[in-house]
Order: sequence, then C-alpha cells, then structure tokens
Amino acid sequence: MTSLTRHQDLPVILHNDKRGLLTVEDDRLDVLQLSRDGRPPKRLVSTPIRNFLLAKLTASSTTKAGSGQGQNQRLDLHTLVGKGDTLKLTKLHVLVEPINIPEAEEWCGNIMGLAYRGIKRNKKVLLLVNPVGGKGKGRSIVHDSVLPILQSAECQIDLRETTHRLHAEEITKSIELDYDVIATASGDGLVYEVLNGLASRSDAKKALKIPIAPIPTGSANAVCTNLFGVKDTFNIPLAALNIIKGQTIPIDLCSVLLLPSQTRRFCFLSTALGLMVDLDIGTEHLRWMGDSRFVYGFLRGIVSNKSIKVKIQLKVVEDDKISMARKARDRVKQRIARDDKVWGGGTDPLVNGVNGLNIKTSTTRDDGLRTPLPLSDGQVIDSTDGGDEGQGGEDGEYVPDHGPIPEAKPLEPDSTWVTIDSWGAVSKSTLKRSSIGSLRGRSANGLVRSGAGDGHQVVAKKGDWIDGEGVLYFYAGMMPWVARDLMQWPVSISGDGLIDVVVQSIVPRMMMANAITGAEKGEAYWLECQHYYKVSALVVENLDKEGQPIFTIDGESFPWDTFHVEVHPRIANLLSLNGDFYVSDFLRKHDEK
Ligand SMILES: Nc1ncnc2c1ncn2[C@@H]1O[C@H](COP(=O)(O)OP(=O)(O)OP(=O)(O)O)[C@@H](O)[C@H]1O
Repeated sequence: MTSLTRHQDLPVILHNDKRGLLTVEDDRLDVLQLSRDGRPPKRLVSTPIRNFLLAKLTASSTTKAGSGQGQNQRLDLHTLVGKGDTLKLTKLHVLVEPINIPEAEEWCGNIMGLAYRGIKRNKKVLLLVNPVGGKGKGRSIVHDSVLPILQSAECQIDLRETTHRLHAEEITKSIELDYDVIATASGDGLVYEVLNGLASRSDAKKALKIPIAPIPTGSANAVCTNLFGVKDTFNIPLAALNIIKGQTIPIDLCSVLLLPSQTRRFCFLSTALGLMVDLDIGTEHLRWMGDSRFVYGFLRGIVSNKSIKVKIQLKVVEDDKISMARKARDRVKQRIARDDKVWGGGTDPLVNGVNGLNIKTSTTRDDGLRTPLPLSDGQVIDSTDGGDEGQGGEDGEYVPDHGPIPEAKPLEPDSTWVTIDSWGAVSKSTLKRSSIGSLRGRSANGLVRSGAGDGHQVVAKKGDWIDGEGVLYFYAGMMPWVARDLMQWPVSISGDGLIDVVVQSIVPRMMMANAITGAEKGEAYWLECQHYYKVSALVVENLDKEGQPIFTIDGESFPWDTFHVEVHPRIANLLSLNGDFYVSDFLRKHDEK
C-alpha cells in the first residue's frame, strides 16, 4: 500500500498563477487554491482516485510566481469528474517549482500506483466500432467521448470500423493475441460476434482470456445493464473507464449445436423462442426507437398470445425458486461483506444490514476471500481460475490449456431429464387445471406470496408442468438482465456453469400485461406461471417447423429444427468496474415481503 492512501500534499502553482495544493486523502484527489489572507482554501476539483487517469510531469516552463531558481515543471493531471448523472473528462495542468520536483516525482508515482491498483497501465485496446448499431451514432460517440478518455489514459488504440455483418467475428478469428482488451462500440450483437470469433479458434482458450468491454451504442446493450446497472446502461464515460480500469470477470459460454446442419454457435447471453423472438427480430425495423422497441414488441406479443409448439428437455440442477433466490442473495451478502469498501472508497450501507445474519451455504467459504461456485455436476470451481483447464506438467509445473473448445456433439437426454411438451392448443380441461394451479397463493397481480424464509411460497416445482399447457415463450439466459426493462433471470450467477431457463405458460392477457410492472426489477420471477429452472444442458425440438421457423441466439436469428445446448464454465471474460455483475435490488433484498 502506498503512502498516498493515508495523506500526501503537493504544493503547486495553478493555471491562474495562484498557489495551490494537490491533496490525496481517503481515496480522493482534491485540487485546492490557497489564499494569502488566511481564508480557507477553495476546492477547485475533487475526484475519487478510481476515476483518476494520469499524472505526468512533462515540459518545463517558467512563471511569474516561480522561485527564479531553475525551471518550473509542468504537471498534467487527467481525470473523470462527476457532473450531474455522468462523468466528464477533465484535464488540468499545474506547475511545480524546482524545489518541489523530487517530491512531485514521488507523488506522481504514488498516485498512479493508487489509481491503478492491480491494473495494467497503457493498455493495448482493440476498439471495434459498428457505425450502424442502435441509432447509428457509434462512430461519433467513439470519436467525441471514448477516444479522448482512452487517449488521456495513454492507452494504445487499434480502432477498426466494422463494414458488414459478422465482420467483428472475422476480425477476432485472426487477430494477434497481444491485446489487453477488446472493446466493442455497438450492442450485444458485436459482443456475440467477438466471442464467436475467439471461441472458434484453434487457440480458443487462450484467445478468450482477452476480456471484452462493451461501449453501449446499440439498442438493448444488455451486457452494459448487467455490468453498470439500469441507470448507467448508456453511461459512455463509465464504459470508457471500464476499458481502462475494469477487472476481469469470467463468464460461461454455451455451445448451441443446430441440427440437422450440425452448425455450432456460441451463446453468452440468451436463447429464445416464441414471443421473445418476435419482440426482438420482429421489431428490427423500429431500431430508431432505441430499446423502447422491445416494450412495443412485448405488448404486441401479448395481444396475439400465441403458443409455441415445442418439446423441451432439461437437465435440471435446481428448480426451487426460494432456494435459488436465497443462494443468489447469500452470494451477494458474502461479496459485500468481503468487499465492504466499494471501489470508489465509500462504505456500502448494506454491510450493516446483513451483519449478524451469518448465513452460510455450500457456495460460501469460511475464509471469506473467494466464493467458489458450484458447477452443474456438484463440482466446485474457484473464482480465481478463470475456467482454465490446465494440467500438471512433467515436473509438476502448471501448464495452461490454450487449445480449442472441444467439438459439440448431440446430447443424449435420459429419464432424469425434465421434459416439457406443448402441443400449442390448450384443451379446456388443461387450461382449467393450469389456471387453478396458478392461482394458489397468488395475489391479485399474479405474484406468489406469503410463506417462510424470504417471504415467498412458490408452488411451482419440478413436477408441476402440465403437458399441453401453452408455452408463450422459452427464454434461456446467462445474466440477470436481457434489457433495461426486463430482468428475466434475477437469480442468474455469472460463471456458475448453469443456464437459467424460463418457460412462460399461456395465461390470460391481462395477467401478462400486469407482469410488465416490475419486470425490470425481476418481480415476474415469482409468477407461478413462469416456470424457472437452473440447468446444465438442454435440447429443444421444433414441433411446427413451418409455423415457427426461427429461434434466436443472443438476439441473432437461426433456422429452428432441433438445438442442443451445453455449458463451458468460465471460459470467456468481461471487464467490470467492481469485479462482478451489478448487484440488483432483487439480490439485495434479504427479507422480501
Ligand atoms: N457496417 C455494418 N453494416 C451493416 N451491419 C453491420 C455493420 N457492422 C456491424 N453490423 C451488424 O450490425 C448488427 C447489429 O449490431 P448490434 O447487435 O451490436 O447492435 P444493436 O442490434 O443495435 O444492439 P443490441 O444487440 O444491443 O440490441 C450486427 O449483426 C452486426 O454484425
């Protein structure tokens, strides 16, 4: 730890020739203007060290206020400063008198050490820009807002504009692996292409170690919502800061094997059928609406209330909603307790709220340093290893596996798998049974309520699927949010080796319309008509290929016949400012009413 974590002042001459003081305390830098008449100093700039980009002693200069002995040196300070809801790049230069130069050199070294604790400086960044993503403003946003920030941190930037669909995939299939980060200015589609490019290489396991940092210039930008939260989804300076200061978080990838073509695509976010396909692909002509197009598509889908004809086979690891929510919340509590200081230096108010609860699950470890996460087969993987399946070498040395991802083969479901069959049409008697079931313990808005633990009693369990119940949509996901308006998988845990699957049954239109309220907070999770499973593999068969020809992987459409999905735990990486996904209010609740 450097001395600056405690306190260190540096006397300087300000731009207006007045005397100033640079002071660092409690992880903040303040630039103060001193007065000659004993009045308190005036604070000109105040910024958390996490936002600090560069301190550099450069060209020499002289000044009226200088001592006249030798030459003053110029000290450049680059930082992001909070302005209202966003961050603004601020560049200051001050002068250091000759007598203070040795102290200034030490001060610069210390503040840079503090600003980049454990993070590489001057990163080499591959910056991919999709000029047509979202509202088509990617190019100007990058040039006006992103590049100045990256340049201020003295990053080495290799900027490439994509010129056509799948261009990002072609680029990442053949790039040299000497980049520290791959940044994507677009939506989730470009992240998907980058991951597919890297994952299809013969050295995929090495290539996927390069973390990806998204810049939200697309429509939905679900990755940014998961990294920065709903309010900061479109916060460009924050996304640029993430490129510079982000910490690597391992994520799972899925292999999706399409039959009969035997094509394999990699998925990092979602696989969808039914309404969720229509609302994405069916609204592409409404790209100008930004992410509002998805709400429009959802409402349109509810009006048609069409059932898909599908056979879904799931290798279920867990399906108890209370238990899944408790585990995800416990993990968050452990993390907050461990990192009781948030990145910017402030203390998280939640820590006091959870002290004393002392809840332990199989996902926690006593030392509190790391949270090993359960894999699908009960095996535990430590969050430090990033999914690297390296081997012991001849002399016991660790040899990392930098090879390809093994070929995907059709899965072979057995009798332990859960099967969900839908024939599209719902018979009157089935609908009646289903409706009765779905009303048990439910309030007027369709939420299941009351009971022990965190307050919910969920009737939906493994066996409660009734064949013939219509399926409005199937949605399998790997991160909590799929868009700002929809936290579809609130108990999803990054890198746990599991896919969260939602099967939404057909219910009266009004009930679905009501479910929109609170969807961004994950409240639909508690709807009994929303069947929720954590699975390690799945197979989905199309029972009406003509009537429902496509499904989507990460928002991209593919012909749907049959597809098989398996997980590659923690094989790819993203960057995040706090080393994890954004913690939702859903997960912060520990005493749900
Ligand atoms: N120059 C280009 N011309 C046409 N299409 C392009 C070009 N560059 C990239 N693309 C394609 O644009 C598509 C949309 O990109 P992306 O999905 O990232 O943004 P989006 O759809 O606006 O956002 P989101 O996925 O978050 O909703 C991708 O399929 C990508 O291959």
